[in-house]
Amino acid sequence: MTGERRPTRHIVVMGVSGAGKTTVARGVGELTGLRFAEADEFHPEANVARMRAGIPLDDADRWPWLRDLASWMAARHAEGVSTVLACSALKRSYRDVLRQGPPDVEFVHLDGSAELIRDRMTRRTDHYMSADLLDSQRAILEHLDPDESGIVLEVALPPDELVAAAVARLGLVPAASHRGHARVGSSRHLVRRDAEKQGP
Ligand SMILES: Nc1ncnc2c1ncn2[C@@H]1O[C@H](COP(=O)(O)OP(=O)(O)OP(=O)(O)O)[C@@H](O)[C@H]1O
Ligand SMILES: O=C(O)[C@H](O)[C@@H](O)[C@H](O)[C@H](O)CO
Repeated sequence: MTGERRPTRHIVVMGVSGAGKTTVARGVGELTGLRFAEADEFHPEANVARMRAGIPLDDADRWPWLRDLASWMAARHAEGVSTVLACSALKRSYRDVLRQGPPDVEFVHLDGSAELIRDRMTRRTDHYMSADLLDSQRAILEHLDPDESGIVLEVALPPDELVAAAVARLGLVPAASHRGHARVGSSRHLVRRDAEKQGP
């Protein structure tokens, strides 16, 4: 085999529970054609049972889950498929595990007011994560370090603006069917930390 692998992009939309990771990651997938995955769906039953019971996961609960997610991204990379994953990725050490998957992982941190996020979680009725777990997630959250590839977006923005901002700031390419329709979020809401990447 002499052929080179196609370059791929691997985006992780991170943040505390209720920050809007699923909403934004799914939207980025729809706009760009990147393969979307929901990290919640990779949890073993025991983890889901803990969260349903209102018990925060600990590191030991999360390591195998994070390794599975890294493997999923690595497998897609091997197929030449770019991905967008909704995953809390709350600590630097968790993100380090995700970075062990494909060659590059870029993060979109949805960050903002605890009150706003709590309010959204309280209104959400179709999810096992209760708003009570938000404090435990905020307590361990570690923001992106300067050497980590990624951007921070403000959760108060509407979903379509967050999706458009993520796509624009990461330099992703909207799928052909969406070109000309993507709205680009205002740069005053954005912190760009890694400008050199190009989408496949
Ligand atoms: N930018 C937004 N503006 C208004 N409502 C939003 C926004 N983003 C998400 N929501 C709503 O807030 C709730 C939480 O969003 P979502 O499920 O995407 O968050 P999450 O980070 O994936 O949560 P979890 O980690 O618990 O799965 C949902 O009801 C969703 O419809
Ligand atoms: O790190 C964690 O504690 C878990 O990932 C949770 O955050 C959930 O998976 C998710 O955010 C809830 O939907």
